[in-house]
Amino acid sequence: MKQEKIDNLVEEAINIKPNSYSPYSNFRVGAAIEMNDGELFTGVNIENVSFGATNCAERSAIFTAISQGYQPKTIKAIAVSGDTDDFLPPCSICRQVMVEFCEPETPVYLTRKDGKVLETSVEGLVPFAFSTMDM
Ligand SMILES: O=c1ccn([C@H]2C[C@H](O)[C@@H](CO)O2)c(=O)[nH]1
Ligand SMILES: [Zn+2]
Repeated sequence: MKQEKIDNLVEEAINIKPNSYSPYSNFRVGAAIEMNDGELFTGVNIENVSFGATNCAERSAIFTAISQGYQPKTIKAIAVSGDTDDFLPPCSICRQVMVEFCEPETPVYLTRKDGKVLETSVEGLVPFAFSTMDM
């Protein structure tokens, strides 16, 4: 993906982060996804006093896109932003959701608080994934 597009997606993930509802962990996360048609969606982590009801930023963004009518495999790229010293790794639940809705080669950009960006992919995050192909 073009550097300018990556920078923009990362910026969207950073800018949405203040909307995080995370009173229990105080750990704010923002995510942004670009669709194949250029549309952007963002998401934040949304916690709950019943902790298991928490939704991560990545899933919030993906589920928003799907709720708007996008089909699986129409996501072009994902960016995730936390305020972490190291690159923030998406949790395994989000990784499995990425497997469902992205292509294996869909790029995932992970950021850390010094502003550096690491590019990986859905396949990089989930090797040997269980997917619809296995059903
Ligand atoms: O990649 C990640 C990792 C964690 N969280 C959220 C879940 C919870 O609200 C908080 C602490 O785990 O951060 C995300 O949104 N994305
Ligand atoms: Zn997650």
